[in-house]
Amino acid sequence: MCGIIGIVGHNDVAAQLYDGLTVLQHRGQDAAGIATANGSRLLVHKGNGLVSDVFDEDSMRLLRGGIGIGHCRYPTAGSEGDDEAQPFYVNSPFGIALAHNGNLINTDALRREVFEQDRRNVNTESDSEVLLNVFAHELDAQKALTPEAAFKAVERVHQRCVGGYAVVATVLGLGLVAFRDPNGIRPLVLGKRSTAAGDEYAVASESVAFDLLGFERVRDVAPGEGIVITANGELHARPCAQPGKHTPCMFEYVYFARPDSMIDDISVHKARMRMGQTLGEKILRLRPDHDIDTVIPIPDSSRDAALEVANVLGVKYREGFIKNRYVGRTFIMPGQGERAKSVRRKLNPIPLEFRNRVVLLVDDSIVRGTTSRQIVQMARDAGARKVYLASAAPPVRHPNIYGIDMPTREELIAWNRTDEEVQALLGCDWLVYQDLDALEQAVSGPKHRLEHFDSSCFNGEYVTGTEADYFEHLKRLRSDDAKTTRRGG
Ligand SMILES: O=P(O)(O)OC[C@H]1O[C@H](OP(=O)(O)OP(=O)(O)O)[C@H](O)[C@@H]1O
Ligand SMILES: NC(=O)CC[C@H](N)C(=O)O
Ligand SMILES: [Mg+2]
Repeated sequence: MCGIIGIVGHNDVAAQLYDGLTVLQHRGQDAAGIATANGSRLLVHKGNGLVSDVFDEDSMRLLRGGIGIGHCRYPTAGSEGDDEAQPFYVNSPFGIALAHNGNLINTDALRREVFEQDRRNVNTESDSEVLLNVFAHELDAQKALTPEAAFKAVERVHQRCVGGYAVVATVLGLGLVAFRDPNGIRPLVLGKRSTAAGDEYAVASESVAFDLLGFERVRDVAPGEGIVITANGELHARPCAQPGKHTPCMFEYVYFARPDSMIDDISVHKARMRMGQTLGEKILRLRPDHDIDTVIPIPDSSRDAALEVANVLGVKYREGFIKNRYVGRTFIMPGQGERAKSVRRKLNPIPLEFRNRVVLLVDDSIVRGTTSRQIVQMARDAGARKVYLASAAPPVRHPNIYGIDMPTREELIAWNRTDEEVQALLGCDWLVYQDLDALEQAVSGPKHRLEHFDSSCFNGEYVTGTEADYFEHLKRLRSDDAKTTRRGG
């Protein structure tokens, strides 16, 4: 899951893009980049690492211009090489830089089309570079360089590209273009700021980026919608696809997004609290006479849910694991070796919260089981009498193909296993998962804001459909073994 941001301002925007990316860092820790438009020049700086590693004073000084985009990357396609860091750039037509959050599932066919029909070269294995070339070709096919021409090009992108995508691009001579896939799988939100010089606009993966920069959240970009903000600050917007089923990614609410973000008009924080409430109610239904002494969250992303579980159960909530703030998120690290090592480096128990107690550990989700396996053992080593584990999401049994790098079933601990078998593998005394209905209701909330979700990693239903051999193909390209081989390991 990557983070994207675009700003059209009256002064240089690079420093604000940098700040915005630092608040979107949780969406991608592998690479970062910024592109700005300055007169007739597109300036790009990008590389591997955290936002703070990639940019220094010199690189920031070069990024002049009042229109710009930024990206932080968590790879789901191609390699982890710095040539696949984003934004990508093409010099024809006009000069376009583009940043993409998501994953295309027809990349191979598109790559062939782009070469054979559009006669364009894609120089990396990245699906995002393919997407940029499709957009560039379709913009080139228009007669003029106007917002309407950009919308027509976006319409064609929607017709040709299949998958999850939220995109920001700068087009020299036009301004900023942004669009979201017809099912709205990936999030994208529009913000506005009034200044003495006039209105300024921004688009970003999550509204939290606006809080920091003083933009007001105007609304979510609608599924299939195109947005153009011209260099002089005019906003144009129109639907660019037939209305489809709106299915935002459930995993954003479960794990990815920051709790202080609003996605599709739903507070992530509140959604997670409701997840905790329904999970707590399920635990009470299954074990009305439970013997739980303490609820302990697995920081960070389970905290909101765990607190509500404790409230519903009427037991103490204790921060029993302390997180090393200098270790990043483990789930989005590229290799299993690194992920496994990081859990212990990241989390350390406070023994007095475990000794002789029956503890209920709460995590937001159990994906590969990397985290849960280790924390259950850590809780036992710290002296817990019994260790129960609750997941605020249902078992993850299917690959994600729209922008989260869980491409192979075999790497998922719950695939082809019953809950009892997973419990045995994790080594806990009881394992309880949230039900999918309850999760969807919890996110949708009392106002039933959303009817459908992309819950494919839980139920195996893919809104775009998939080619027959797609999952085998994905496994060959992106399993942990394939990645290790590619890195020469
Ligand atoms: O079953 P797994 O494959 O381990 O994946 C799921 C875990 O990874 C995440 O934590 P992460 O450290 O990535 O992020 P966080 O610090 O935001 O909770 C998530 O909260 C789970 O704890
Ligand atoms: N997680 C994402 O959004 C990834 C974007 C793109 N597919 C890449 O691999 O760079
Ligand atoms: Mg976690």
